[in-house]
Amino acid sequence: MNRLTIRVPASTANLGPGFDSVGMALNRFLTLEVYDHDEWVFEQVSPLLPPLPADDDPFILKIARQTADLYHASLAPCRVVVDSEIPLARGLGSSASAVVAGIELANYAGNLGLSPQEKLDLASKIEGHPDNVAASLFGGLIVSAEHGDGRFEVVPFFDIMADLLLFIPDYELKTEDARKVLPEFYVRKEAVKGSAASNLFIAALIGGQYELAGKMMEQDRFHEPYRIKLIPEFMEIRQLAKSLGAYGTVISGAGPTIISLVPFGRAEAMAETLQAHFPHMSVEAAKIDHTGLVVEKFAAFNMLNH
Ligand SMILES: Nc1ncnc2c1ncn2[C@@H]1O[C@H](COP(=O)(O)OP(=O)(O)OP(=O)(O)O)[C@@H](O)[C@H]1O
Ligand SMILES: N[C@@H](CCO)C(=O)O
Repeated sequence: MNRLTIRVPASTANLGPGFDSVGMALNRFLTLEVYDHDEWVFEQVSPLLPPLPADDDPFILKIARQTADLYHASLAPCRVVVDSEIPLARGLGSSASAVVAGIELANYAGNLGLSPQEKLDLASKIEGHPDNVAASLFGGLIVSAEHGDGRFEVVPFFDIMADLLLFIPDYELKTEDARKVLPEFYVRKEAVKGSAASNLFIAALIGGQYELAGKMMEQDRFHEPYRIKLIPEFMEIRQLAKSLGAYGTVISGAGPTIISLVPFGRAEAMAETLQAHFPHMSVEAAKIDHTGLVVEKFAAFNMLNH
């Protein structure tokens, strides 16, 4: 019996002004153990996962079938055991990780031989934007854009010497709802400020100028000014984190998690101090994941040959 492990990291998107374009992979994981089987069976071992639907395919299998259909392939049935460290609808890329996992499941069960570019294009199309899926696929800090013809380009960076702090509220905020509060159009002056902040943020981050990167992170014009009202703790957390040495604090993805970029090696101590101030949230140290999607294949072990 073959066995496959698919491990997909969580991600934070936007990082302030990089709306729908900048992402970063985090060291929290969605993991699928896949076994060849005579019918489709899904089992879940994490309380963070949504309940399996009683009379419908699980979300990950739907994505796998959708992917196989695009290639006119059929899927060999598998038993899939799903584990997750990624809380749902918190701005930590849970849906993107599930989409990436579903595409990879199709790649295996349908023997599709997908290239990284194909996985990126498929996943970005399903998610509606490339920021989270690019981070989940390739790891690191990643900047992405669409060409206009359904193809996406990405550039990853792997040498950011900073850590992260997550403030995870006990309530959910669906991306769909958090996008409804955004304007359809932006005033040119504001859009220019927003893209200048984004450009300088990325340049400072890859140049190791973390203080400047932190300042620019907090200059978003595209989503944060409109979403702050959905996350009442936001301004207090930003101020308190800054007073303890955080470079910058922003909404993670569509929220409600708040994320701080902090000096390398300082996140654990800061999390401990800040947890006491925000008992209704989980304040956690996190690291950038540098690996992205990992697929490990274990060949059948034949006792007779050993
Ligand atoms: N492993 C999973 N299995 C099934 N469904 C999932 C899984 N992960 C996410 N989902 C679905 O995705 C929804 C959350 O997606 P949503 O885009 O609202 O938030 P998010 O991806 O966690 O955050 P963000 O996009 O802001 O980073 C869940 O409520 C659930 O319906
Ligand atoms: N860029 C997306 C990330 C969440 O999916 C947003 O902010 O809505």
